[in-house]
Amino acid sequence: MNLLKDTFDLIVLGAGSGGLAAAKRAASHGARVAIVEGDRVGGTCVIRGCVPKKLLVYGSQYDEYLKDSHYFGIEISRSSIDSSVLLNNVRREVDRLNRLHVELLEKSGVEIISGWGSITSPTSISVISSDKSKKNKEIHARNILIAVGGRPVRPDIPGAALGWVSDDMFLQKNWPEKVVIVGAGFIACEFSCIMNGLGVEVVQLVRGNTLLKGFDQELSLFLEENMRKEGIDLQFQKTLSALEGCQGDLKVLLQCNEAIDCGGVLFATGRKPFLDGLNLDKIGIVQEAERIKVDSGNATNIANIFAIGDVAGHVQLTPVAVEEGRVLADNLFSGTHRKVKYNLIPKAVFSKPEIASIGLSENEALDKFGGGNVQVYRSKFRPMSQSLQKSERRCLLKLVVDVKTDKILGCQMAGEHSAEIIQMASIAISMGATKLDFDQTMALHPTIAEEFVTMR
Ligand SMILES: Cc1cc2nc3c(=O)[nH]c(=O)nc-3n(C[C@H](O)[C@H](O)[C@H](O)COP(=O)(O)OP(=O)(O)OC[C@H]3O[C@@H](n4cnc5c(N)ncnc54)[C@H](O)[C@@H]3O)c2cc1C
Ligand SMILES: NC(=O)c1ccc[n+]([C@@H]2O[C@H](COP(=O)([O-])OP(=O)(O)OC[C@H]3O[C@@H](n4cnc5c(N)ncnc54)[C@H](O)[C@@H]3O)[C@@H](O)[C@H]2O)c1
Repeated sequence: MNLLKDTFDLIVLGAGSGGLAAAKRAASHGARVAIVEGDRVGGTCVIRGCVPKKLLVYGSQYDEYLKDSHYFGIEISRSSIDSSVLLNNVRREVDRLNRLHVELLEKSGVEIISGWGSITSPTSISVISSDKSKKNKEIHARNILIAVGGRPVRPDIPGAALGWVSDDMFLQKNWPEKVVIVGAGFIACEFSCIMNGLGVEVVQLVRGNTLLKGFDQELSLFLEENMRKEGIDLQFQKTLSALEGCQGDLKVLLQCNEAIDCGGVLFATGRKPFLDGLNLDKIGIVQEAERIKVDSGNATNIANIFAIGDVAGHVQLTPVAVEEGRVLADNLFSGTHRKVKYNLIPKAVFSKPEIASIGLSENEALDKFGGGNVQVYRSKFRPMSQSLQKSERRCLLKLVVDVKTDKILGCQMAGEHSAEIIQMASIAISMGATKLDFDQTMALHPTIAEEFVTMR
């Protein structure tokens, strides 16, 4: 065993969204920082999440543009899709970003230690090298930050190992002609639309009655309707009982005694914190519902051990992990007393159509304030980009307003660029904008977003 001793101001476990942000911010304040990563620097978002997913979303939109191009005077004789090219290009971009994040850490003066970390005392970490040598290294710090993220979960059914989880989607050489996607959340809806756009036949199996629980119900129904129009075979109240066969030739068995043949199955059935090997029980770090329990300053029950991001929070989004990391580093090393603001977190699903929201949905506002106290403004129309081809595609915009104060409680949108538009609306809403503020804003014409300032 190679035992090396060193004392850092901060050791970060996990070089994903939260860990990278915390490590770089702490180093910028002059702290001596090490970051321990067992896999590739970049974490879920960069390597197997937001970034490669969004690139696939872009790729999945081209075929539709090409099919519509003759309305705009462009004749293309034939378009064919080879997803292996897209997948290779996406992997190349992920490699570039991985190298970039390593360089950024080095430039910030953060020491990168490759391997899987395990907490051996409140001030020490044992790192088992992830290469073949499996060497062990002991490092020491005044503060430890756990930012190890989560992993996808498969349902507990016979043959579950035959299915993919989202990580596997980015590793495929190509996709089969037909896939079954299980789940109704972010990943299920995004991948159903990606695959559908890339010409794969998609069956999406949902055990409940609705898509995207937690989103505005009208938006989720709008998405459901549009996904069906795009040709996705959405089936509600369908629960899997087993998977049989082999990769490329699978049989999905359902509890209702039906069976579906397909080439691949994606389990988009949620994620859970990755606590394996951290040694939390021995150290006495308290957990709650499989997450690390933290206070409002992201401290665990052990004063100098902190946790951020997916391993601790209930909101699994990159900007939340990043903000938690930066706030923590500022508070530890530059004497601030900042708090993360969780009340207004914008969310988007990069489905087709894209949907995005900030603040309260119509149903949440009605539950909270009661019927007479909430006014909902909505606009549903065919965007100009779809007019020459007379497409059936529509967009839907909603403003949820508090009648007493005129404050905008929520803003929702489905349709092209909705994530970009809601990001900008978030600034106004975070500043406490009223419906009158929106009404008194000069419109920018012709745009989709101008509807938000002209709704009556
Ligand atoms: C398919 C997919 C798409 C997504 N799309 C979006 C999106 O569009 N927008 C958005 O905001 N969010 C998205 N997310 C969620 C987002 O990726 C996560 O919320 C975010 O990455 C969480 O950051 P984190 O720092 O908590 O953990 P992670 O980014 O998961 O990083 C944790 C890191 O810790 C490492 N690690 C684990 N255990 C150890 C150990 N013992 N020692 C050393 N290292 C360890 C892991 O290898 C990993 O690199 C998506 C997620 C998925 C799966
Ligand atoms: N655009 C984005 O911001 C984005 C994209 C992808 C992921 N994410 C983040 O990653 C997290 C994880 O995504 P996700 O889609 O895996 O989780 P999710 O929690 O959004 O959805 C999980 C889905 O699986 C279903 N499910 C769970 N167990 C099941 C079972 N045994 N059988 C059938 N269905 C089952 C649930 O009912 C739910 O519909 C999200 O909560 C989100 O925070 C964000």
